[in-house]
This record gives sequence, C-alpha cells and structure tokens, in this order.
Amino acid sequence: MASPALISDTDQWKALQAHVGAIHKTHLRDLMADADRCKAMAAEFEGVYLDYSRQQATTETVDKLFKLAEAAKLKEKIGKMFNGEKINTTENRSVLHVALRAPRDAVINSDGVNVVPEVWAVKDKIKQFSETFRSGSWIGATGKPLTNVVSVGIGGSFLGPLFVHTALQTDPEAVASSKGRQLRFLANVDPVDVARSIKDLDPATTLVVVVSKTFTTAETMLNARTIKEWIVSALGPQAVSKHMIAVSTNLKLVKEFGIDPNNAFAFWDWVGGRYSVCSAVGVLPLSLQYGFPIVQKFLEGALSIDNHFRTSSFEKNIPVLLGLLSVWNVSFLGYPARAILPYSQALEKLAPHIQQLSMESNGKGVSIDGVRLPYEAGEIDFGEPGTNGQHSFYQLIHQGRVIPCDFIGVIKSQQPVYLKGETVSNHDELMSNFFAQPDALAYGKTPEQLRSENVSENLVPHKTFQGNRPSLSFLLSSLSAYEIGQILSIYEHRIAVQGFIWGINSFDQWGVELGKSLASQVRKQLHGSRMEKKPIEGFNPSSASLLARYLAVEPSTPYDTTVLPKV
Ligand SMILES: O=P(O)(O)OC[C@H]1O[C@](O)(CO)[C@@H](O)[C@@H]1O
Repeated sequence: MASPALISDTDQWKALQAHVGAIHKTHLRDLMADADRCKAMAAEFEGVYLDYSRQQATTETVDKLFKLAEAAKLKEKIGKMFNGEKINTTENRSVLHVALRAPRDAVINSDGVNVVPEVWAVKDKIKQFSETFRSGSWIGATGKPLTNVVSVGIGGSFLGPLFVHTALQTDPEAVASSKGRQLRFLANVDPVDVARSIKDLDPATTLVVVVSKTFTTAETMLNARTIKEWIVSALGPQAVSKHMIAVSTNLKLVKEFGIDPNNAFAFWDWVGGRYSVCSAVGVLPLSLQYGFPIVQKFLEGALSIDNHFRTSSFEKNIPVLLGLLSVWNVSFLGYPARAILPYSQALEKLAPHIQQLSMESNGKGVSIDGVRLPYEAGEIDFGEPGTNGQHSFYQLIHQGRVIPCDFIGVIKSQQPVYLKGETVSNHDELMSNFFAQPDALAYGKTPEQLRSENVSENLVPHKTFQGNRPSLSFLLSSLSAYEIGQILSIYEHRIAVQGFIWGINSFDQWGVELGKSLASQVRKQLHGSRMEKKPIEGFNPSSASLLARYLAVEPSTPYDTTVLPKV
C-alpha cells in the first residue's frame, strides 16, 4: 500500500528547500538595507504590530511559504477546526477552544450540537458564583467569607491560568479589583510546593479549586486529597462543600471525590488541556480573584484574534505569518529552538505556558496518518523576560547557536516610574534594549568595525559578532486583559498553523503516557518496599541501584500516619 503523502513530498516544499541556498548567500544586514522589503514584512491588527523583517527571508520566501500553505490545505484545515470537525483524529475529538470565547449568538457545532450555549451556561454560572464569592456572601464553615483561593492543577490546568494571573497582577484595574485577595497555584506534587501553596493561609478563609480535565492525574489528585485533609482536619468534614470546588470534564469523578456537583464547573473533551485557559480552568480562578468582567475582556481579546485568524488573508494574518516563518526556521533553515523574550515583566510566565502549548502540541514524530516524518517537527521553546535574559543566556544567542527570537514590547507601561534627573524612565530603558537587541542579532559586528575602534588584534575574534541571526518583533500598544487574550490566541493559532503545515496532530499528547505508566510501576514497588519490606524487582540494573540508594535512607514522611505541611 502506498504511503499517504507527506508535505515534504510536494513541489512547494522542495521549492523552499532549493531556496535556502539563495537566502544563505545574503546577510541580514544586506536584506535590511532594502526599505521596500522591510515595509512589506510587517503586519498589524488592532494595535498588535508585527515586524518580521529580521527573519532570514525575503518576500519571495514568504510567497513560497504561502504556496506551501496552499499545498498543506491550510485554509481548509483552519476552517475544519472552527467548524468543529474532529481534526484530533487519534482521540476522535473536535478542537474547539475558539468556542470558549465565541459570542453568545455564535453557532459552533461538535457532533451536530451547538456548543456555544453550553459554554455560556458555564460562564454564567462562573459569573454568578464569583459575584457571590467576591461579595462575601459565600460563607465558609466558620462563618467567615473566603478571600484566598488555591488552584490545584498541573500542565494545562495550571500554566495558562498562571500566565494570565501573573500578567493581570500588573494591570491597575485588575490590581484594584483583587485588593485583599490571594490566588495561589499548587501544581507540583513535591511536598515543598504543597507547603508553599498554603503557607500562612487559614483554611477557614480559603477556597480550593481542584482543576483537572480528567480528574485522574496522579499528582493533582494526591495534592487534592492532601489539601482536602488540610481543610477537614482544621474545619471538619462538612467544610468540604464550602471550601472545595472543582473544574473538570469528568463530573462523575468530581462527585466521587466528595465535591458537591453544584460546585463543579464543566468543560468538554473538545478543549485540549493546554488550550483550556479560556474554559473554567482559567476563567473560574481568575474570576474569583479579579471579577468576571475583567476575565471577559481577556476572552474578548482572544476572540478578536480568532476572528482575525479565521477571516484575514494570509498576507495580513499574524498567526499564519508567524506559523509559516516558524516552519521556515525549523524545517528549512534547521534552527531547532525558539526564544520567547517579552520586554515586559508582566509576561514573565508566557514562555513556560508556550513551552507546554508548543512542545506538547507539535513535539511529534509521525504525521497525522501515522507515517514517520522525514523532517523535524516542533521546536524547543524557552524564554525569560528582557532584560533579565540578556544577563543570562543571550551570550549564546549572540555568539553561539542561532536561535530565532520573538521580541515582545509594550508601548505604554502599566507603571510610570521615572527618577528625576535620570536620562530616561525605567520603561524607556527597558525598551532601549528591546529595540537594540534585534539589530545586534541581525547586523552583528565585523572585525573591520572592531579594528576601526582600535580593538587589539587578539580580541578581535572574541569581540566579533557574526550577526545574521533571525528575530521578529511584536509591539503592543498596551497590556491590559484584552491584549493578554490577544497574545494567548496569537500563539495558540501560530502553533496550530505549524502543525497543520507539518501535517501532524497538534492536539493529542501520547508522548506523555509512557513515563506515567512507568511511574505507576515504581509507585507500586515503593509502596511494597516501605509497607511490606518487599524487595524491589523487575528493574534494569541502573534503576535498581538508584532505587536501592533511595530506599536505603529512612523517608522524612512516615507512612503509618498522615503528615500535613507545617504552615
Ligand atoms: O487536567 P489534567 O487531566 O489533570 O491533565 C493535566 C495535564 O496532563 C497532561 O495530560 C499531560 O502532561 C496535559 O496535557 C494536561 O494539561
């Protein structure tokens, strides 16, 4: 039987491969001298400005990428996603995170059912619950109103909400609306994280939200049981109904866990975990902290990009341009990584969120039809806010490996700090670096320039910057809840575009299963060894000796009694 076609078999892919040589012949500093090219390599939508002129690409490259998009049937694939077709074929699911921010009157079907009314029913429930909670009418077991929220969840049930929470913490409107409240996250099963998440919190004024799509994730469920015990031992078993709520697609397990089904907030299997921040996964804890109206603005920002992505021509379509350029960098220029560099402390947790979103989505080795890929898909994502990153890993980016960079800058800071007598304000200082770094990467510094500055000959090789290092720059007008939603949606769709071109399934995650099942074998043996003094067996020599060392030391947590963190 003939193998299904791969995108790399198409003439459009081969044309791009043939084009690489021409691109390598021209240094970015020469490409940047062409004003018409620079003007053409920019796109703007609603105050989000993208400049991609510092990509190792010409307008011809971009044209060829559009042809590749055509060969990959990108337009149809985007349409299928928005129409609720089951494009996640290995799990037989629609991919409808866009329905989570669709307007109330939109019609988006999955399995012949319009999902939008269900989405709004949950949002309405969150709005009502968060208003009751924030007004102080939701009374805890001791008669006190609750002001602290601990959200227990991991992966997609954690990273997206953490990103948005961290960003909102810098928005004056969100800061004002969250006065006197705390939102914390408990993700890691590490007992240190358990202790940190409840440190100095009073169970009597704390609401715990257990967030798990499946309600079976081992770490989340152990943490949920631990925090439940923290509540019960302080307030009694009847306190659970007032102090614990849940977000899940598995409401049966929520009930079995002991959480009142009235206090459970649903979402659906057509929302991938890493795409779930716009479901109750993010909307509930964020609404408890900031109020629903602010979270609604975030959802509207995401919706604005959904509409732009669905309807704009590819030439003007920011997620499409970004996705195609990433494919160009990874698959044709051979750059395996991407750095996400927001010059904005508010976006501190963007890179960790994008790491999961991108690497769990596109870290695949076979096509959607199961054919092993003859090209690399996915990329290694990492990042830190500028300028911190400059003093950390930028050395490698400037003179070591070539790593395409996303620079993200904000025109208007949320914090107007200026020390009288200084040359510039803090924000202008930050942004001076934002504007300088892409040019340092693109232009570099030649030995001739160094010699003209009388740099001693032995240092010339060390001080030379080859340049020709690609980046792109986003300039946002400001950073409120709306723009945070826009950034999220831009990256979500960019990653989908990459997957659509590579011909992979960006919406499953089978690669996380093997480690989970091996951990379950280890868990059983640790239990047997601790409780029944059974010997460890069935491991390779390396794991056996590591486990023997581990078990030779008495654990700090005895197994014959409950030990809760000291807070
Ligand atoms: O929300 P759940 O079901 O607890 O899953 C948490 C995370 O675990 C994964 O399944 C695997 O890491 C992610 O895709 C998901 O976001």
